[in-house]
Amino acid sequence: MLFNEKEKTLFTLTRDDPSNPLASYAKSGFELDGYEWPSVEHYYQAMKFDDAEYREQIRLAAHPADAAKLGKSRRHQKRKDWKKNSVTYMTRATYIKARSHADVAQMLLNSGDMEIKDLSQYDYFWGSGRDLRGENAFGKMLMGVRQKLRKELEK
Ligand SMILES: Nc1nc(O)c(N)c(N[C@@H]2O[C@H](COP(=O)(O)O)[C@@H](O)[C@H]2O)n1
Repeated sequence: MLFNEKEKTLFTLTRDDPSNPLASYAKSGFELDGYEWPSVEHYYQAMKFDDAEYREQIRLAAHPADAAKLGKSRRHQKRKDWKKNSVTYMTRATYIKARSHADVAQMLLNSGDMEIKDLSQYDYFWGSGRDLRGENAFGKMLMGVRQKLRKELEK
């Protein structure tokens, strides 16, 4: 059946689902750049700013959603090179999280060659948007990290 075939080739999630270990909102802490980060989202949002004090405020946010809110502040200037580097920071944090949590790495590896799609309806960059025509940058990033983990296992 076509429906079943599709199920086997597509792995879906939303970036802001704290219950999914692969989401950036998952509370799986890791150490990076000399600090402990409670989630990928905390790290990603903090890296938007040069202001060390504000970064620290974001790092200490109680929930990934609070970190995301602080990251959207218009009262603090974002780094000028942010858009150019945002995917790199999301990738770096996700990779380190996977290397720090065997269950997260395993979950990603268990997705095999499935296409990974972030189904966030209101995000046409990280997600797929309402019409599924979004860039799915989060899903693509996860597939890239999966590839890297797989290569490391082959060594
Ligand atoms: N087009 C585009 N390029 C990037 O590199 C981005 N990071 C985004 N982000 C979009 O804007 C929303 C808030 O920005 P952050 O991702 O938190 O920097 C985000 O939800 C994306 O829709 N867009």
